[in-house]
Amino acid sequence: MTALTELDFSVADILAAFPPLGEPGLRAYRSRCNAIWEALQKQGVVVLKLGDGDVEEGLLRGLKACSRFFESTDTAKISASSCIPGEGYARRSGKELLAFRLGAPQLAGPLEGKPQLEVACACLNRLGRAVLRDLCRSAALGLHPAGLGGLLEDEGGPLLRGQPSASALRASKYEAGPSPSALAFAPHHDRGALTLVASTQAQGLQVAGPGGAWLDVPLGPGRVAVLCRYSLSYALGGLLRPVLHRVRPCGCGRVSAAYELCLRPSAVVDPGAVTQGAATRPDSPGGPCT
Ligand SMILES: O=C(O)CCC(=O)C(=O)O
Ligand SMILES: [Fe+2]
Repeated sequence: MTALTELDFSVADILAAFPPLGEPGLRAYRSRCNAIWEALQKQGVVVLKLGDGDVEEGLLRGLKACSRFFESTDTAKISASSCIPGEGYARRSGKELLAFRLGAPQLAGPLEGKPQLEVACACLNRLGRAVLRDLCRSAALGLHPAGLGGLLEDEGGPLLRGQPSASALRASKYEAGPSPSALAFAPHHDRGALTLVASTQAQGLQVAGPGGAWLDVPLGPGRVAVLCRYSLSYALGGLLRPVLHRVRPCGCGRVSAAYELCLRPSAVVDPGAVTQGAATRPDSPGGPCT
């Protein structure tokens, strides 16, 4: 049985620490950057074990706010629907959804738990940016972190300027019961750059392993799964691939929060320029010798 890579992870840029890191700290950081690259390249997913108490707490509160929202009355939920398709509250076959975007115009009614959802967005956004930064610093890519980070929107834009964020938090509550609708759990790839998934339930999310077998992604408190999506794959000229994933029915009314970290809509993505160094180094995974 293939084991998925699980890594201790904290969002701070330790290269910016003062006093500077010594050699052992640098070695550990290099190997973390390389491990993220390898996991995303081989498995399309890496599981982060959070080292930041504030991020863990923010996520837990966000997940609780999602659960409370799904347990609220139909009237409250319907008032959180939106006239824009894919936004706000919606029911789908076998699941309920709540899409939340920082800076987006108000939904039809007030959304209870909005402050907690904003914090969860901020936590997952920070995590996603930190993963892209470390990915750039992996030996395989050797890119300036702005190579990928510069394709994202200004982190402060949505709240400062009241612009809807390109990235969105999608909370899901899957139907419990003996024969839930298969459609709710169907295999799919995601668009955007990265998906960051948190759930208080350990089981449920699965990715297609290299041989096609479904592998369980261990979640639960203090863990976030990071999945590669289409636009990251495109920006890296296919050096990474989006991962096929699905949710396994667990009969427990699972609640998850998936944050879609997206490139800013006006980003000019030039895969050749982004990957030039990596693709032409003889020892690199996309290089001429492989
Ligand atoms: O609920 C999950 O664990 C994953 C959700 C997902 O794949 C998605 O929202 O794209
Ligand atoms: Fe997904």
